[in-house]
Amino acid sequence: MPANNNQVSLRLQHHSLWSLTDSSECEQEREDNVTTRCPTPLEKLTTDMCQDEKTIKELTMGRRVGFYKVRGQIGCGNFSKVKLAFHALTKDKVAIKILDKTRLDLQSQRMLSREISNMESLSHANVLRLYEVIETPCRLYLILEYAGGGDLHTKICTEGKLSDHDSKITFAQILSGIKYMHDNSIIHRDLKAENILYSCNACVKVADFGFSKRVRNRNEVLDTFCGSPPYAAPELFRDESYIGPPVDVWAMGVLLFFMVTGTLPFRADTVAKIRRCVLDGTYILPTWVSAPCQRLIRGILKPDPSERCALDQMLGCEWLLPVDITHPTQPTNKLDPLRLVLADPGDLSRDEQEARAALEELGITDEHILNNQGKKSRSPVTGVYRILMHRVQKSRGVECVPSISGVVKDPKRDSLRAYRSLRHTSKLCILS
Ligand SMILES: Nc1ncnc2c1ncn2[C@@H]1O[C@H](COP(=O)(O)OP(=O)(O)OP(=O)(O)O)[C@@H](O)[C@H]1O
Repeated sequence: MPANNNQVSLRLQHHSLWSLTDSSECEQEREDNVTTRCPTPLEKLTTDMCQDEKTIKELTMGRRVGFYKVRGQIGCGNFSKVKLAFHALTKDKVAIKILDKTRLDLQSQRMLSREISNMESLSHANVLRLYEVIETPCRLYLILEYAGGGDLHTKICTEGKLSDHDSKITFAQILSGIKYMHDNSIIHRDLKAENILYSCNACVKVADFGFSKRVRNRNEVLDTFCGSPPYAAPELFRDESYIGPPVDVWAMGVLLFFMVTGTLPFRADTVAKIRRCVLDGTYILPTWVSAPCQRLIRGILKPDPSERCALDQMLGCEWLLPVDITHPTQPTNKLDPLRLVLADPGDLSRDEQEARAALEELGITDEHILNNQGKKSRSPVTGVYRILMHRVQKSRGVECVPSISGVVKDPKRDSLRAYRSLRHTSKLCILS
């Protein structure tokens, strides 16, 4: 396939109204290929998108968006609808968050662009992935990893508190995801049970990056009140400015309390009353919560952010010691398919080589990749690549739910062992 024709086909996918004026080029492209060999899946799809009546109708009716076949609605937010969809080439399930741009004020637009730029830079088993962004004059489509297991809030509200075992497994994964985000300079600022989703295989995903913020350093001072009042740290109510990481840590303490007791530590029927509760800092931990878990919660819910337990300290705490926590992180450059073309083939990882072979099978060539460079997630090539890469990683067990390895015989010694394996050590926090 000549490079310029490929370019035309792929550029077409990101136009809202499918320009049929380009169909002569598609026709030419189809004729060239059909006479010589079988069209690749990509060629077949792009030709259908230009010529096949059914496909064109689906595109016009919104039953197809770019390379995705849209199915039923799975949720809705204040400004969005979320629908289930399938990638027409890879057949993978995805969630499409659809936003009506005309309803977004300046503030929401700013939040959305932060959500996109922060999400597209992250790749971790416990952070919901953004595969692709498609923009039309009126709409924005965020193509997200599908998390079919529901959210933690609904789970607890319908099934009750989690067992100590499930709390450990869930919290360890949230901790792993947040640590990865903080290590990559991103603060979530809206952690709550509603934003913790489960994938179909019970792997935990931190979602909703609308309030997230990229910081220049861990001590950068922030001044926007974000988040949900029951999860908001006292300094958010008290001070005009705050430091990012401890605010996420506090919300994790509220989350942990909610998981193990089924209730929120600071609850009231008005924001003013919640504020009072949080500033008073008093909460009642039921005595049946295990002592190591109580110590962790008390270490996190410290009114003074500088005294609050740090993430590394949580990783080494007694309550989590029996959990095998892995930190499957990906260098962020692996999110860009351009690496497949520009890197020395010997430098490509096994995952990258596998993803590259899968791309080739679909008919996506180096030329396609080069023609889409610089578009980050706003490219159908990046979308396919990220989906394939994620699939390869999952097949390698990257998303295995952590297991509880057994009884901890000597918490003090094992805790030190856990600390030794950490790259960043923090100042000591007394868990009283
Ligand atoms: N990737 C996903 N996989 C499965 N379901 C999802 C996914 N993303 C969102 N949902 C579902 O869709 C609902 C709406 O999500 P969305 O992010 O649009 O809004 P929200 O976070 O609930 O509200 P807000 O408008 O305050 O951001 C969620 O509550 C969740 O149930």
